[in-house]
Amino acid sequence: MSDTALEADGLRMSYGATEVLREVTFQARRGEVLTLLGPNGAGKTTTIEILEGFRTRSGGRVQVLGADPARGDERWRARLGIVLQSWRDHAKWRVRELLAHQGSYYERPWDIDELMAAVGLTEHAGKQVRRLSGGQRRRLDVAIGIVGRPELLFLDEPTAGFDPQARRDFHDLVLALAAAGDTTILLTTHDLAEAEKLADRILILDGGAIVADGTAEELARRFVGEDEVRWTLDGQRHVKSVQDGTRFVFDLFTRHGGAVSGLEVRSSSLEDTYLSLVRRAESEREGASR
Ligand SMILES: Nc1ncnc2c1ncn2[C@@H]1O[C@H](COP(=O)(O)OP(=O)(O)OP(=O)(O)O)[C@@H](O)[C@H]1O
Repeated sequence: MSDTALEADGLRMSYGATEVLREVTFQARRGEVLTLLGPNGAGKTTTIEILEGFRTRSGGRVQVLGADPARGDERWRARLGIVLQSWRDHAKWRVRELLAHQGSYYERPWDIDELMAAVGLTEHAGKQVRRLSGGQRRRLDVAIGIVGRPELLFLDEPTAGFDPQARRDFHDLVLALAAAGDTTILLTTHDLAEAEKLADRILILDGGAIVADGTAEELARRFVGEDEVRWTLDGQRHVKSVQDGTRFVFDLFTRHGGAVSGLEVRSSSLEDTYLSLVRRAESEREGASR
């Protein structure tokens, strides 16, 4: 079995004359958790829908669990977990019935009670889907996505609308799936803390291409790479961006000793990295179109 769960190579997609994806290239190894970040309209959902086989690409090569998704059959599809936006068509079904029914399509479904406990729906087992709150509905979407114990799970903004507890529970669930070994997960989010917490690797999609690919620390080091140091000396507040915060602070104290107060050192966060990358991509586009 190949170690690569999915691969996109020069993936392109246009809607009519509008080119949305122009050069999307990345891979996921089996068991990896990847987070796809990018501004609104960057093409994250489009990318995921192409990988799921729901959308036909305009060009490039794509392999998902060894097959081209444009030609994936039922057996291939059964190995994927897909979290769709919402199961509105099933409004009259009760939670437990719907999950048992969805599970019956698979060879080795989760035990339904265990699954409901894992997504925090046990107390709503007998409720009709239409009576669930938005967040409970979303938990159900996630449960339906994983009921068949997929090898590869696609989650498009899975925690949008979750309360903090549901979000934390969901993170625990993803981390448990990842720790159990061979589920590969690709998720999109606008929550950078979530991306940092869950992802083995972060991909940033912007201007139709992957502009960054690595762990949160790697991205911070590669693209921002500076620490911000703030301190007070002789009643005056100072702020400086430096390559190596520890070294700078050492020198500061060597020179001024106890006269330094109010020291703060901040290494660049994923948010700094993300914003700096997106701004850079934007200014390159502006430069190119001038
Ligand atoms: N069916 C469609 N027909 C035409 N244009 C589309 C279609 N679906 C998406 N688009 C356009 O393609 C671009 C990418 O959309 P997509 O939904 O993939 O972005 P996204 O990164 O998921 O955005 P968001 O973060 O807002 O969910 C957008 O400009 C969108 O307007």
